[in-house]
Amino acid sequence: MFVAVCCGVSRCSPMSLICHESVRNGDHFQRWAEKRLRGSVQEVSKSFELRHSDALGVHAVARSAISAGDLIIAEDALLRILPLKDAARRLLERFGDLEGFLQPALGVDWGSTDKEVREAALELFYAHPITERRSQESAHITACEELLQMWPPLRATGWSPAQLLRFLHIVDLNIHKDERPSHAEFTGIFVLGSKFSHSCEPNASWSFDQRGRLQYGAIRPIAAGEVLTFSYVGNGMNLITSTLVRRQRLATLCFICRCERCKGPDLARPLPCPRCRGECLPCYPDQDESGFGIHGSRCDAIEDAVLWRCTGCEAQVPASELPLQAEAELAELVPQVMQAPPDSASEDAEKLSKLRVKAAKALGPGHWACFLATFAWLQKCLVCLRNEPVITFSEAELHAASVEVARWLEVVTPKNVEQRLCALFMAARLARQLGGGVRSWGYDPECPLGEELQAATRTELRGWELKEDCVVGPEVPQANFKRLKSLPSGPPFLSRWV
Ligand SMILES: C[S@@+](CC[C@H](N)C(=O)[O-])C[C@H]1O[C@@H](n2cnc3c(N)ncnc32)[C@H](O)[C@@H]1O
Repeated sequence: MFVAVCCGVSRCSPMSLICHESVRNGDHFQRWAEKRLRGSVQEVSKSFELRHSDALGVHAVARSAISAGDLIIAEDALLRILPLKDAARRLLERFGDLEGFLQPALGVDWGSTDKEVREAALELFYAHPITERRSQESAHITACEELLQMWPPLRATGWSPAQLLRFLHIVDLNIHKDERPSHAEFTGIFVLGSKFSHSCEPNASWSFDQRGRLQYGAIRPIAAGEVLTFSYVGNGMNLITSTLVRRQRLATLCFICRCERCKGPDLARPLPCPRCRGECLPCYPDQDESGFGIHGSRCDAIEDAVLWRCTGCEAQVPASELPLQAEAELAELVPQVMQAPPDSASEDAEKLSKLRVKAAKALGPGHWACFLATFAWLQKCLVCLRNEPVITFSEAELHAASVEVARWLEVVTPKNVEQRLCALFMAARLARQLGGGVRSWGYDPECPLGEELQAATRTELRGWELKEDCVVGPEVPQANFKRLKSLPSGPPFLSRWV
């Protein structure tokens, strides 16, 4: 029976349909898949399996091809981590900075968990090896001892302080949490959902359904054998940044990303070559996680390139000869202005217009900060077009900027579907305001975004439609728009700059 499902693609563990034989405790995963997955495990395992590799640990892989928009898995939580009631919150106040880290210890309704669930919580999830360095964690162990003494339901688990600490580290790295208050009760840890890896060009994304079940869907076509991924740092413009900035963000989660985009050249960060008119790209040092401490700022442990290489004259250029100070300033300023609420759109469009010029001059038009300034400028202009009787920019400028954005995304991050769709939708809205159809705003609706767009409309961007030469979306009432921090009727990820 096992062979019938898996034949020709990979070898299952004898005890487990859902796991490749490389996974050590396949039977254990199988048991929880049977308990928590929606649908039969046999059905799910036609397109989904867990494997183990040295580079990624246990990770989810597509066993067969998956179409964009398809549901990959739907899973109930192993255990939920609920918002704290007042008594628990007061109790945690005494722990100062540790409060947030300790919160899950009191957020679980321990009385409703059995021994099997608690064992699975400690055994089936990833905890970074550095969290085993107990000597660095005496304050944490003491806090766990105190919590176990003070909170009888927690004490009833029978866990030692070290086991509780391991659980807290596990939650830290594996939690699925949707920041919307209406979804606060859905927060939890999920056995199979926790095995999706991170990628800076992900092929899947997750959401909770109305009952709080975790569901992963494909956001682009996925080939058999591909690692299943989502973005651990949100799907907004975080993924547009340089490899360095992404590494710094991911360092808070204790790992250095080894996705295909991070292994390749950092195309989002070209800087002008001081020797010729070409562009230099950074040569990052090979780095692993050994420099990370358990707590504190791990971002500081991330090393920037000392040498850069020009793609034109091939010179090796020391970092000291490049405009890194200007880069740091723009990398901070542009997202700040982009994030400002829409009621200052007109002033912000002015600011961004200046920042675009500054970034193009100091860093060159290919740098992500320059791209983002252009993208954000288009957003603000769209808001102005909708709301203001007089505008200070020309239609030709908007067209040119939209085409720039489309080309940049196509060349630098062709697989970042959500970001490309986001830009495409902005073009569609501009086209609706000013005419011309998306083609004249930089997008050919048939190729290659057409397919992605259709997939996205099937999943989270419901209501959008691809017409012959334009994209049309649902109108959002003006009242909603005033409450939104970002663009009206945009996909939700637009407002998530973390
Ligand atoms: C939530 S866990 C994923 C499951 C985990 N691989 C396991 O063995 O159970 C996150 C961890 O997986 C690894 N990981 C995920 N995505 C990665 C990536 N793109 N590059 C390197 N390691 C990754 C890192 O060790 C990270 O801390």
